[in-house]
Amino acid sequence: MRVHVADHPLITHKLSVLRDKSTPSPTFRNLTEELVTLLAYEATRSVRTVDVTIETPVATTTGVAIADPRPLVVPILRAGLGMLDGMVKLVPTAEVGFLGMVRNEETLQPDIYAERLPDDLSNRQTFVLDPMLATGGSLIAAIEYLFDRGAVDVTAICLIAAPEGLAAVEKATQGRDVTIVLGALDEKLNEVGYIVPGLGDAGDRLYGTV
Ligand SMILES: O=P(O)(O)OC[C@H]1O[C@H](OP(=O)(O)OP(=O)(O)O)[C@H](O)[C@@H]1O
Ligand SMILES: O=c1cc[nH]c(=O)[nH]1
Ligand SMILES: [Mg+2]
Repeated sequence: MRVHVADHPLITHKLSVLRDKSTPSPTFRNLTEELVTLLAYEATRSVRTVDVTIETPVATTTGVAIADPRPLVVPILRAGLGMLDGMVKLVPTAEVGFLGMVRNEETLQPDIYAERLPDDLSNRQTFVLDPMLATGGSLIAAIEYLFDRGAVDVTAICLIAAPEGLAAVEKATQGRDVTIVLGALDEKLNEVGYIVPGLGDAGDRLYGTV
């Protein structure tokens, strides 16, 4: 598993505002979108391309286009939906599929409650969007689901991860082509499975449900 933790003052600044409990939902949503766009730059580094011939006003030259089959972007509902616009701004030709997952806050086990993905993901590069990687249970379930459908690789973009969750994803995905791109790797999980210092419940903060 490859892990890339962003190291850029703009990303750290935007994350700091996001973490602040006084930041209201509209600002939280805008910052989430901006952060995804910045992280997507790194996450799409290995996106497959094909050479194309183009005519500039001056000469004929060779450029690149995103190859077929198009990449698949999968936001994990609900919180991952807040990352979708930022991602598709950068990769407008990507196809979008959805996975609805919720973590049982007592057992911390993930449950898949909705799915709308292409049946066959053979040969697809997939990008999973979820702001929080806490115990890792949700991301592991999402990654297994995508590989079971035939995906060739999975890149997850998360704003914040806990070291415990990152280690769990690494253990569960041995031998798979998995890349995790993070805005920050935090200190730990607390006794109720929240990331410390984290930002609280991303879904609640995005959608104002607290
Ligand atoms: O790593 P884990 O321990 O599995 O926790 C992370 C999951 O928890 C959050 O979703 P949540 O279950 O709160 O659903 P929501 O997006 O609807 O708020 C988050 O968006 C991840 O999907
Ligand atoms: O800290 C956490 C852990 C799980 N889900 C969140 O939204 N935040
Ligand atoms: Mg939540």
